[in-house]
Amino acid sequence: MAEFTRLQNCLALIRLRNPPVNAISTTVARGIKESLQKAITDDTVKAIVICGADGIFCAGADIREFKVHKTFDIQLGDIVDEIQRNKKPVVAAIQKLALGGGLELALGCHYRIAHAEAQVGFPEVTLGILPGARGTQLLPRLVGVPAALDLIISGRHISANEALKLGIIDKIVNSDPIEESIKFAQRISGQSSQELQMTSDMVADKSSALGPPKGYTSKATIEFFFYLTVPGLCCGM
Ligand SMILES: CCC/C=C/C(=O)SCCNC(=O)CCNC(=O)[C@H](O)C(C)(C)COP(=O)([O-])OP(=O)([O-])OC[C@H]1O[C@@H](n2cnc3c(N)ncnc32)[C@H](O)[C@@H]1OP(=O)([O-])[O-]
Repeated sequence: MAEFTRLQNCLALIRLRNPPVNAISTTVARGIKESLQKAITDDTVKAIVICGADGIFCAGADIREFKVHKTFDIQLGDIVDEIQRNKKPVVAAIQKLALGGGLELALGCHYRIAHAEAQVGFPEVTLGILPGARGTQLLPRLVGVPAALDLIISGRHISANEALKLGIIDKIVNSDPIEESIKFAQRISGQSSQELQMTSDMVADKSSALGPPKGYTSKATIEFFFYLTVPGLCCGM
């Protein structure tokens, strides 16, 4: 599930809870969606923080459901779109791990604050799939195409430090990233809507060189990854 808490100072906290690694199950996805709706429609909420329970952000889709259905029937991309459409700033507080769909959820947020020992990555390739919830669009916007390709096709986890250098994470902290994210959200929620608009315009300008911000993985990209990841098919290249 995802717990919604209305904090003091005009903030809302959405906490993913699905032991042991807060994986995104159908129930968790529904909880995030409903919590976001509550936060967005409440005029007294000025900023939102998303975090995980028990010291871990999220290890991606719940592979227990994948084993049963052989596919992920979770519309996480719609949730990411909703966060991006929303004018209220959303901060991801990354403790320990943000993998797969968990990283896509964090990339959808406007800011990411991680613990120094956290790790992030896209392990989808190890399950024979690609990030399908906007990760293939959002990651290259932040780190450029070569670095994004490397992370997506290797499936490797990287440290918070490397993620900070690449631009995936905005800030790393040695203290509790949830507390830090709440403080940060409080600070930016005090900014005028004009200042926030200027910041989001600057982000949009920076990423516009990579084309339109939304969309699904193109057929060409899928074919490209397919050739790169299926042994034997690369021979003719
Ligand atoms: C939504 C849109 C589409 C998105 C797709 C994706 O995200 S694809 C990417 C999907 N994500 C992945 O492919 C990540 C795969 N997972 C990993 O790489 C590692 O397990 C780890 C790095 C998360 C933790 O390593 P570690 O050495 O610290 O610990 P450990 O390995 O011993 O695991 C501890 C416990 O956690 C359990 N559990 C773990 N992950 C999941 C999960 N996703 N789900 C459910 N459960 C999960 C694991 O079964 C075990 O349970 P047990 O036996 O105690 O009842």
